[in-house]
Amino acid sequence: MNPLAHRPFVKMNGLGNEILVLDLRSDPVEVPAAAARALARPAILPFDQAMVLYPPRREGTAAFVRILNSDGSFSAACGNGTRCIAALEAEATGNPHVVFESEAGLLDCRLRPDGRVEVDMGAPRLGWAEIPLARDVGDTACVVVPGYEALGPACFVSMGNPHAVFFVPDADAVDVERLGAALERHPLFPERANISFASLTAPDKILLHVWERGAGRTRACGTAACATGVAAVRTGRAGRAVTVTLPGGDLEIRWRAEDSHVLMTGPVEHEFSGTLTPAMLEEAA
Ligand SMILES: N[C@H](CCC[C@H](N)C(=O)O)C(=O)O
Repeated sequence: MNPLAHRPFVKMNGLGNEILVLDLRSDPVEVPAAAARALARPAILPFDQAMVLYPPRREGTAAFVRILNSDGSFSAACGNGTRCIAALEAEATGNPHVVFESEAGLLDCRLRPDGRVEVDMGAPRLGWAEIPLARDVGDTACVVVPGYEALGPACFVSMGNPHAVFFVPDADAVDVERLGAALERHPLFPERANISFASLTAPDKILLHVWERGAGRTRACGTAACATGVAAVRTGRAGRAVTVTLPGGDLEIRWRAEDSHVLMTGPVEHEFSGTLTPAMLEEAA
């Protein structure tokens, strides 16, 4: 029998970014890519990312978190998903402060009295090999992507996962599906990339549309909002505190100067809970 069968799950979202939570801390098992793909099917339990909780590896952390996209690929970071699991843990323990660990590092979270969650997403990585890119492009803040000169230069940022941010006159007018899908797999990105199209609507407000690596077009992407906030500072377009408006709603982003950490604050929504069944886990026929 599938080791994930009969496990409980929680379905949540962060500004419409569809999140599936699997708490495997009491009886950890690997989640194969095929299982993630099977569950993510529209008729089964559609999600953009699955947040899988494993027993903590470090003192003071509540869990080690692995993140799978709906295509079964792994990501080291997921901002909206981190807010979701932080809210769950705070509600379960009564402690509004919780720290998780992922491959990207520590995630210090706080459930605020207004119901929103603030996450310290850590420091962005800005070097070409850290993004990662296929070659040294010089300043990663301003790079024309071969074949996409008409978009103007991109700014590359990693929040533990790769992001390419294009500032455009009107992000609402961009063909996100066509350009995002092509750019996600551009040869410049050896691990693929999340593709963002951003427009300044005020000195401290940014409109953002995202095509996500391994998930496609989503209604919100927390790490993309963080990357866009960092990119706006690096390219001299905005200060260190901005409101990022995504199709699903607003995230507050602050790139703290003292330690270069990026703080992301936003809401979460608890939708429903259930139990995985063998039928849900069967690979697509
Ligand atoms: N939606 C997530 C991002 C998941 C990252 C994933 N698309 C990847 O990097 O492979 C967020 O809120 O940050």
